[in-house]
Amino acid sequence: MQLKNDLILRTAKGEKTERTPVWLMRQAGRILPEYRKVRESVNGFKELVTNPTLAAEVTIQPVDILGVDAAIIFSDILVIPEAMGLPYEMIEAKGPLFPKTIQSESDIRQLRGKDAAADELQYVYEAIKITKKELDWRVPLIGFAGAPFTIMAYMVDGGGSKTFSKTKKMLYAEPALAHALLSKITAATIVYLKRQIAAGVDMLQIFDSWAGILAPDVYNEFSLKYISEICNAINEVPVTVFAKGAFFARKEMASLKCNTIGLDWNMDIKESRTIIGDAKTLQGNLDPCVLYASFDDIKKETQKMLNAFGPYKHIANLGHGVYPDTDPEKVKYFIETIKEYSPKMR
Ligand SMILES: Cc1c2[nH]c(c1CCC(=O)O)Cc1[nH]c(c(CCC(=O)O)c1C)Cc1[nH]c(c(CCC(=O)O)c1C)Cc1[nH]c(c(C)c1CCC(=O)O)C2
Repeated sequence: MQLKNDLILRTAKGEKTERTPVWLMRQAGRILPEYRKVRESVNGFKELVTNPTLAAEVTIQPVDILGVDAAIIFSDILVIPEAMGLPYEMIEAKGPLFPKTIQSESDIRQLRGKDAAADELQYVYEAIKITKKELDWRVPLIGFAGAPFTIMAYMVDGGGSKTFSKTKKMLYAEPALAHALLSKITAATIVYLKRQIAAGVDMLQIFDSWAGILAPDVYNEFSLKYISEICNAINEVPVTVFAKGAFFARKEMASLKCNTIGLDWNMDIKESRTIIGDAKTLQGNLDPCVLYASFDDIKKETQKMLNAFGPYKHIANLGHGVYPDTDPEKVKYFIETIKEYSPKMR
């Protein structure tokens, strides 16, 4: 069987396509009333994540309702630390919390190794299989993981933070400990992503959500090095690297063995193309807050973005996840604008 709509895969591989493909980071969940209905039928976020049938259902909702060109598997980057032995809680209206954190070498030693950790995530592979079946070759399915540094930040600080000062302290005060933890996360992530591929995902995205808190040389040593290891290990499907706030690392990111680099809205599009060069596909980068504007302004800003990227080697998206209180009609208008306008740019 062949995918009916493989625009995003062809674009990731650098091929010239008939229009620009589009999807939204955090499209599964958050904005749709249809998601909230399923969410309210279970006892909390984690129950939804670990229920393959329901996870598949909310994965497919944005394809049916919004008309995006790809699905992204409903899961979370935090399933990896949990599989390694640090369970998380998702506190309503607050976010993730890790009751147990990593502070010492013995904490790291006690974490599960790569294969045992990946074995814990059968519910993700099962959700991928069900999703693939139910998508019935309509659009590709994106798998994902957090970048090792972003995962480390949650494992050491124990939850969201403005500064992640415990994590940064470890980088500066105990670099060997930080590298030991990052190596262990990286090894587990590679096995996890390979199993996602075996279960059926068509492409992968690495989310480095906290890249922006590091100085450039520190970023290279503690984050990019491990992202690079992941990229080098994955040959089966196209890979996207999205490092939020890492404008300073765009030049180095151009040397990653990945197909696509995600831009956030702080990164000037033309400048990014100049820095990164022509080899990579770029993804992004409308400010999610533009979707609070009027329909007319959404159209104007979306067309401006498309013009700046140009017709090829661009996967349209927001510059970070869609905000929870965004009107789904505005999201649909963003998507329709791309579908209507981008063919005319060819
Ligand atoms: C940092 C990060 C996390 N999770 C993720 C990241 C990286 C992307 C980014 O930077 O936004 C990635 C993620 N989380 C979720 C997905 C599903 C697929 C998608 O729609 O993109 C993906 C790709 C579901 C989720 N993950 C979470 C929800 C909301 C939970 C709910 O329904 O109550 C969803 C749908 C919870 C979550 N998970 C996380 C936080 C901080 C929170 C709480 C706040 C929030 O909503 O973002 C950690």
